[in-house]
Amino acid sequence: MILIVGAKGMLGQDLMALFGPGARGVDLEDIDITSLESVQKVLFTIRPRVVINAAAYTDVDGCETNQEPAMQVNGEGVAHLALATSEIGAKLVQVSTDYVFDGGKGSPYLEDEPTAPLSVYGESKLAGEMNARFNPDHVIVRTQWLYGINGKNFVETMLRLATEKRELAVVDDQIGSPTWTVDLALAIKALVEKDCRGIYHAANAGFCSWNEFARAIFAESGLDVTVNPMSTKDLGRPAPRPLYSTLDCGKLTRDTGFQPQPWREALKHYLKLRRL
Ligand SMILES: NC(=O)C1=CN([C@@H]2O[C@H](COP(=O)(O)OP(=O)(O)OC[C@H]3O[C@@H](n4cnc5c(N)ncnc54)[C@H](OP(=O)(O)O)[C@@H]3O)[C@@H](O)[C@H]2O)C=CC1
Ligand SMILES: Cc1cn([C@H]2C[C@H](O)[C@@H](COP(=O)(O)OP(=O)(O)O[C@H]3O[C@@H](C)C(=O)[C@@H](O)[C@H]3O)O2)c(=O)[nH]c1=O
Repeated sequence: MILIVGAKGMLGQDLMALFGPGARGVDLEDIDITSLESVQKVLFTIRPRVVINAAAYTDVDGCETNQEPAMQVNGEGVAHLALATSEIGAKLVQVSTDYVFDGGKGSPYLEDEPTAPLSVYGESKLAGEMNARFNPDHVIVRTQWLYGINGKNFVETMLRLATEKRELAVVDDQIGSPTWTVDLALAIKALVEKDCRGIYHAANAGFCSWNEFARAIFAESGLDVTVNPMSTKDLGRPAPRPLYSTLDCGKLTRDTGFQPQPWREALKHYLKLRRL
């Protein structure tokens, strides 16, 4: 049995759909990962062979003002899952983020390169990575710029804004790889099936800026919206973001044979599915 924690989240729901009857899902109403007692109670009862943690505090700007809850969920919560999974001999799959890097390298990051988070969210997720190691049988899957049918995300924000405005300003100095949660779920399944351990990067192939991504969303949707360039500095959001946080996913493909599709193909597929 595979247990998906955070099963009602954006990624969690796609993981549930992909794993099907082989998986059980729990979310906040069943488990609070900030409590070791709650985690042990659920894991000792279900006794899964693999736990995939898709639960997190994902409001990047909110983390800046809510440091304690962010650290409790993204950091300590993972320690509880790592301890409880090691106690029952289960594997822990921990989902992490490109925001553990500072984005200053200028070329795609490899798994073993030094981390240097800029934001509280990034720091809390890095603490989660460290804590996952309490269970030697762990996989850390770093991903980025997620969108999926069941959550708040950039694609849905852009499509909503397009119903209100004909012109938008979107940052053009942050570069990354927009990633469809379905492709990430497939990567995670491949890692579980091959019983991989350690850190892996998993994102759709290729890269762009948020500004280019917004243009692609409107072009592929046949919407006539002008997307003006803007700098991250001028946008002035509370949390600093890495400027170049593309992830090198070669290790994922070498070890599992799984190659995520190019980001624009994934976007087209997603937009087609959400129209159905
Ligand atoms: N979204 C993105 O762009 C990216 C996300 N990631 C990572 O991917 C993973 C999945 O992200 P995403 O699907 O966007 O997350 P969501 O925010 O959509 O879902 C997270 C889920 O976790 C639940 N949750 C929150 N706190 C707890 C808790 N204490 N105990 C149990 N469950 C809890 C939430 O419940 P509730 O909604 O009720 O609070 C929610 O259902 C996370 O690890 C995230 O850090 C990595 C890179 C990019
Ligand atoms: C809505 C909007 C956003 N933006 C910018 C702000 C931000 O830099 C970028 C994307 O906005 P978001 O709020 O979706 O971005 P953000 O919350 O930073 O997304 C991150 O989430 C966490 C959970 C991760 O782990 C990261 O990989 C990344 O996906 O676009 C504009 O420039 N104009 C706009 O109108």
